Amino acid sequence: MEKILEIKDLNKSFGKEKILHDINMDIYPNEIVGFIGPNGAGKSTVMKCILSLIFPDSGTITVNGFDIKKERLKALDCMAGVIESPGLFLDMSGENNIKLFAELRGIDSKRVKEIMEFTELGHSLKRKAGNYSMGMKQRLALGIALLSKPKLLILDEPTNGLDPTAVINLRNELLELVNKEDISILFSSHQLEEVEKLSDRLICINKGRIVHPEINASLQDIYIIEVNNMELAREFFQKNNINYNTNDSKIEVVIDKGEIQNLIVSMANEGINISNLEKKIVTLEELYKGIYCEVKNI
Ligand SMILES: Nc1ncnc2c1ncn2[C@@H]1O[C@H](COP(=O)(O)OP(=O)(O)OP(=O)(O)O)[C@@H](O)[C@H]1O
Repeated sequence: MEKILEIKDLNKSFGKEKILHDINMDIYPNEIVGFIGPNGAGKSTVMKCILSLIFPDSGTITVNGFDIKKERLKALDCMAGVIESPGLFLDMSGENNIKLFAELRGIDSKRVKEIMEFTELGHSLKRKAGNYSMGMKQRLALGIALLSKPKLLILDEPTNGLDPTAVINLRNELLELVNKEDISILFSSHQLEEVEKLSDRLICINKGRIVHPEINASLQDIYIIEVNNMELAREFFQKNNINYNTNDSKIEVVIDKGEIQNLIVSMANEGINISNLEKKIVTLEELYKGIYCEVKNI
């Protein structure tokens, strides 16, 4: 399948400290991917490497088929990002910020008008960007990032400092963008509720390494099962390589979505009767705790 972003074996050190260890990740067309991990895990460093703001020590990054080292300008043409605080000219009006970036990137006036409308800043576009609220600056920066119709949008903590209404608006805009502008988005956030609402998929990082959750919430379900014969059930799960955990008389099993009927029938064929069956709702917070186990003690 076509990939919008492909990172292979990316390594990065700052001085003697190794920050990123063999990072591999892919992003596909029209995906919104949430990038999560504790403070200092390496999210911004990965994003800066993708955007060519810093250079990796080894590994490759390909954007829309272009290697960022070998075909740098073509790769840069396909992506845009807002990293940390929006990089705006604060003494200039919002409108002039948009026009300046458009001129630097050779963007036509039709797109400039589209982006001015996209920001929904209205008359405020005439005001100095330095006097904008955090949410207004974010909208302006996002608009500027979109000027060149990127295939890949990189957003580092885009909801940081936004009030709940601005967060909801931004979420709706990003969801709309994916369809309207045929874009893929990689965004980092510590607001798990937001990540849950916005992402199609998650990539998790810890101490500079990509980590994989025990369950892939988009492909698998957890069921809690009570059975008449625990020993037989254990044997059955082991024999069939099914991921399970027992707790008193209950068993937690991780199975692929849509497989529960088959499981019930197979267990019945082995003489194991299920007296109670419950689907466990796994929240992102629970997944996060499972991955970054240090937080369990907080
Ligand atoms: N320019 C730099 N020089 C030295 N160390 C750096 C530099 N930039 C980042 N680091 C270190 O790299 C590690 C990863 O930082 P990074 O900003 O990528 O983490 P993060 O996951 O984005 O964290 P947060 O969620 O707190 O923003 C941290 O230990 C940080 O101190």
